[in-house]
Amino acid sequence: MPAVLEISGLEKTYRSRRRGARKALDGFDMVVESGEVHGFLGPNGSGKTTTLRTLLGLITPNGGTMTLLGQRVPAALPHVARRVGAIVESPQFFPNFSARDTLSLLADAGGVNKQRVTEVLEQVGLRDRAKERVGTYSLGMKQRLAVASALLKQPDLLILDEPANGLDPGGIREMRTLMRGLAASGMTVVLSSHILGEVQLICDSVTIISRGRRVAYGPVADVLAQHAGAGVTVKLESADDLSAAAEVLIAAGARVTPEADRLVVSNVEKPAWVTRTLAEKGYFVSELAPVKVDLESVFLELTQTAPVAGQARQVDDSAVAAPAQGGWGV
Ligand SMILES: Nc1ncnc2c1ncn2[C@@H]1O[C@H](COP(=O)(O)OP(=O)(O)OP(=O)(O)O)[C@@H](O)[C@H]1O
Repeated sequence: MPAVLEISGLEKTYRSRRRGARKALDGFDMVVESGEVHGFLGPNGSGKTTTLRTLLGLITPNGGTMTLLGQRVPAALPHVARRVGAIVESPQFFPNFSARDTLSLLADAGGVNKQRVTEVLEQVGLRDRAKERVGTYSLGMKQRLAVASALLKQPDLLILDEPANGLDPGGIREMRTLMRGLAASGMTVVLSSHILGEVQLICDSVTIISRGRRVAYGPVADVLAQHAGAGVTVKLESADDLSAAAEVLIAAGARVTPEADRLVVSNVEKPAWVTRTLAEKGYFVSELAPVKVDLESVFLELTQTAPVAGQARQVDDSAVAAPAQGGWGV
């Protein structure tokens, strides 16, 4: 079966007379298989929205190829659009309309059976508030309405940019149940999110983008497994020595993220190297442990966006990696 979504070598450069050229996508690749919930992750400004907008024909790329549901886009968009539900920008709703009126209007416009309105209101948990004005809705309720609007036509592929934005913990959990339920019914779901713990719980597979390039992809378990053992946490006999020890390790070629009472050290071949390198400079390790790997630590590591004490990271300060081969960027 062909992939539901396939992007190869996508290029996009924004040009403006005032700011010049800015490369948003730099040979980006992405594959989403049928029936998956797929997480699309990347730091601010890494190219997620540009990718999704390009896929939906809202932006013209400078190069690369894209297919949706096995057909080349943008050429085949008129044929596949009916089978793709997407919320890529915060949708604007008429504030004086109720959710039910809003969805009825959209159902009429899209030639969708009115019965679907009741079904999707139930699905996203808005049934009991469906007659109230959208203008009185909370952010999370508007988000649910947006998802309902994308579900109206029972798409095969649902693309959501930050669906959990503005949702409370209960709402996030409900959204998770909804996504899993949709996937179980055969729908493929692609969601971009910054809530990495949530992505780890909800998604079967992920693509991580950094500065317009794919830096990791694959089943979540594989991405985590490939990253296990990539780093160690280091405590010293004297916590006062942490910043000096960090400088020693950085100078020796390690990547170091200081935390309150420890250093997180990566880019080292063996943990013993850390102990030896520090001891040679008179710093003694009191505790050395493998980094507990979760999607957040993988993301921070790969995109190099972990906070550094005393520095305000700028939005374009993320990793530049070569295009990924066999699951990982080099
Ligand atoms: N219309 C535009 N004109 C010029 N540059 C743009 C335009 N839209 C996006 N960019 C730039 O392209 C890069 C990628 O932006 P994009 O919105 O795709 O990132 P993103 O990953 O969706 O970020 P976020 O997580 O903050 O939403 C950024 O540097 C951004 O400033």
